[in-house]
Parts: sequence; C-alpha cells; structure tokens
Amino acid sequence: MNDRLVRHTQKPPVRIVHLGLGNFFRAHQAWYTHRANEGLPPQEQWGIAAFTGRSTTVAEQLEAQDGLYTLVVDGADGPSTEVIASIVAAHPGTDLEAWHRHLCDPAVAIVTTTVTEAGYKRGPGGGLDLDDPDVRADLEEVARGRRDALRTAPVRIASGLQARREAGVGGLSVVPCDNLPGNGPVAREVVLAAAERLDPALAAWVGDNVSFVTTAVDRITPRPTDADRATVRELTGVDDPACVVTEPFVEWDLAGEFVAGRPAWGKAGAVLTQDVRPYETRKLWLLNGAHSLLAYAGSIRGHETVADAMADPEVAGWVQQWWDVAVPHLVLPEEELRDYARALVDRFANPSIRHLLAQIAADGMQKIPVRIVPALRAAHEAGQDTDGALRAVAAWVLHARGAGAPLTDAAAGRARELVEGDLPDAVRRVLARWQIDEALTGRTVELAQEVEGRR
Ligand SMILES: NC(=O)c1ccc[n+]([C@@H]2O[C@H](COP(=O)([O-])OP(=O)(O)OC[C@H]3O[C@@H](n4cnc5c(N)ncnc54)[C@H](O)[C@@H]3O)[C@@H](O)[C@H]2O)c1
Ligand SMILES: O=P(O)(O)OC[C@@H](O)[C@@H](O)[C@H](O)[C@H](O)CO
Repeated sequence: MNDRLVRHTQKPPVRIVHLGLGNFFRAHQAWYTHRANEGLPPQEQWGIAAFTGRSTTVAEQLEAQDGLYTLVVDGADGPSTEVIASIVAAHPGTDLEAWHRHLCDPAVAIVTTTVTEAGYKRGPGGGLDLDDPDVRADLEEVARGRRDALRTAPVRIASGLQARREAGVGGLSVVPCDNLPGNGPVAREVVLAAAERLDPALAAWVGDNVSFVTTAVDRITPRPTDADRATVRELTGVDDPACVVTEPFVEWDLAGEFVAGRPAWGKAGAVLTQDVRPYETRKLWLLNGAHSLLAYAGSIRGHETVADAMADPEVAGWVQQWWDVAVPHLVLPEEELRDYARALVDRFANPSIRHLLAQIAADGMQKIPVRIVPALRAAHEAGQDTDGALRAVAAWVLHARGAGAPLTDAAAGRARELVEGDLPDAVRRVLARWQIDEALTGRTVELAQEVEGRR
C-alpha cells in the first residue's frame, strides 16, 4: 500500500486556528508553517486547526487523510510534489463547537483568515456592515445567547474571542491573509465592531489583548481540476482529492506584533517588517489589478484563463498600458517595479496554472475600488494618460451588464442597479460611485465600446 498520505510522526499541537480552508491557504500559510516546522520535535511545531467557510467537502477530504495533502509546485522546471503536514485538524465552518473549543485552548496563539475580500463584511464607509443580512442574523443569534449557527467571519472571530476571554487564557494575534489594503486594520475594525455588539467589555478586552497583523500575500493558486488530481496520481501513485497546484513564486510580508508567539515563518522566506504597504500596494495594483482587467476584458474577448488572455497580444497590451498608469504612483524604485511587472508576464503565462478568469472576476464591486481606482485618480490628478486604468473600469461595467464572465458579487444587486440603462448613464453612475472625475465619462464609454466591439 502507498502510505504517502499517512502520518508517521506525532501530530504537532494546535497553535494556529485558520478560517477559510481553501486552495490559497493550503498553498501559502500552511506551506510556510510546514517549512517552519521542519527539523523541530513535534511538540515544538505549530499545528493548524483549519475551518472551511461553511462547506464540509475539503474538511472531510483532509480528515480522511490525517490533514495531509499534496502540494504540486509547477513552473518552468516542471512539476514537483510535497506532502504538507502542518494541518492537524480540519473542520467544516458549521462546527462552531470545535471553533470555540480551539479558541479557548491556551496553546492557540494565532488566528489566520482567507475569507475573500467580501468576507470582512464591510459597509460603504469601510466598517462592519450592520445592514448585511448575514451580519444581522449573526448578531441576533448571539443576542439570543446562541453561538452554534454563526456565518460571518467578524462575528465568528468575536464570538471565539469572547469564549477565550471567558476561559481566561489570554490574548492572541489575528493575521488576515486576503488581498485587501491594510488587511490588519480592516480585520481589527470589523472584529471590534462585532465584539462591541456582543459585549462592550469584550471589545475593550480585544483592544487590550488581541493584536491584528497586516500582511501582503502572493502565490497564484487556482482551483484544482480533475486533470490536476490525475497529474498527482501519475506523479505520486496516490489519489489525493485534497491536492493543490500552485506556482513556484511565493511571498509573505507581515507587520505587527505577535502577542503569543509565532512559527519561524522567516525560515521559509516570509519577511517580518515594520510596514508592508509598499509591497502590498505594488502587488495589489500590478498583479491583482492586472488580474481584474484580464478577468473582465479578457473574458469579454472570449478567453477562459489568465494564460489564454495573456496570449492575446491586444489584451497583453492592455495589461502593459495598465502598468504604465500604475507604476509612476507606487513608492518602490521604478526599476524594481518594472522587474516585478516583467516577472508577472511569465507568471501569468505559466501554462500549468489554469487560472479561470471567471473565478478572478468575482466581487469586482469590492476589488476595483482598491486595485484600480487609486492609481486612476492619481494619474488623472497628475494630468497623465489614464486609458490603461479606465479600460478596466469600462470592462467591469460591461461585465456587470452581462458581458464576459458571469457576474458573481456579494453586492450583485447594487452592481446591476448601477449599470442599468444606457451605457453613458451606467458609466456616469459608476464613476460617481467610485469618485472618479465625471469628465472621464466620454473616454470610458469609448473604451467600453472598443472592448465590446472586439468581442
Ligand atoms: N488563490 C490565490 O491565488 C490567492 C492568492 C493570494 C490571496 N488570495 C486570497 O485568498 C482568498 C481565498 O482564495 P482561495 O483561492 O483560497 O479561494 P477558495 O474558494 O479556495 O477558498 C476560500 C475559502 O474561504 C471561505 N469563505 C468564502 N467566503 C467566506 C466568508 N464570507 N466567510 C468565511 N469564509 C468564507 C470558503 O468557504 C473557503 O473555505 C482570495 O479571496 C484572496 O483574498 C488568494
Ligand atoms: O479574488 P482575488 O481577485 O483577490 O484573487 C484572485 C487572484 O487575482 C488572486 O488569487 C491572485 O492569484 C493572487 O493574489 C496571487 O497572489
């Protein structure tokens, strides 16, 4: 029998709890933790108890193989495989009993999250969206003294911290790992707002005992396919339904205090720094901004994946034009930024990474304002050409009107309202919502027609 996915050594203790057990977490934070654990006796290692958002599938798959899974790293040198052993317990997000139990464990020092940008449940002003039906349902649930059916990340974390405070086991650090600027302060604000509603004394305790670390994260990790699973079978002889395929490039920058300790992530190349902002903004604008442009304009042109869209010279030219708008408004040295962009061309073209544009297209209402609009505004104010950025906005308007990848957005209703009617009216409303000079309406309409006309 092939015992590749059987644990031969003692499991490390749970010291990290993760919310959002998806593909990226398994390619990134779990990989860094696995590498940091290497060479340490099991008792000194950091084990992770990971929770899905709600579904049970990945948790069941991982539990069936003792938390072990195959990570395939695929790039120019061909694929290599590694069994990752840092996840020691996997739970469906609906298992609130396990969630609270782990958070009361004095050995647990860190909560990491990958719950998507929309998962932080921010309202138009940036704070916790108290009008969100799921947030309201969660707050009503806790008001009734119940903790066993919570759905949203902010209330789940606040409720876990409440249990921890009641258990008297001290503070911990929350480490959000989603692509949004200032993810530490964002997580702090929504968790504190939820804690305040649970109990003002809890909010004060969180303020004094819980730190929120800001991170910039990078590793392109698409949703695995049946073909990926077949590749793992060929390479290892094992059928691993929980396998993940990722690229060789990996980056993690972290700034903030770890009040109860952390793994030696630096051993695996993570950068512990004072300020992640220059790296975070570079990545968010150049990588994620280009991804969003590709997702909308590329899918309208009939492409299915990032690599397909980048093979279309016209679309690749649009990406370069976006970088030309963004680069002058980033703070790192221009040569370093141009090198990063050149490397992105190869990363995007990696044929082994089938990254679906439809997956990246999700939640544009949350993403465009943070990855495209700030550079657009800065370029416009400086009197520079903004076409590269405006095209992304134009393509999103078309997408929200039904072109290209299907609209999947936590704010889909609001998006549809914004873009209904004549195209110029739709563009005008979108520019107003994102505080972009309405004088750019005519040019945005022309760029939309250009993208659409070449569908
Ligand atoms: N995939 C990547 O290449 C990549 C790279 C960098 C950062 N990220 C960040 O990680 C996030 C997740 O990406 P992924 O590829 O792992 O996606 P995924 O779909 O594989 O996993 C997402 C996980 O988050 C959970 N989730 C979704 N919405 C939630 C919510 N509202 N509340 C709580 N949990 C929720 C899901 O149930 C799932 O467990 C992205 O949105 C992005 O912010 C991804
Ligand atoms: O949902 P998003 O857009 O935040 O993420 C989709 C991709 O752009 C993203 O996952 C990148 O692959 C990743 O950010 C690379 O590090």
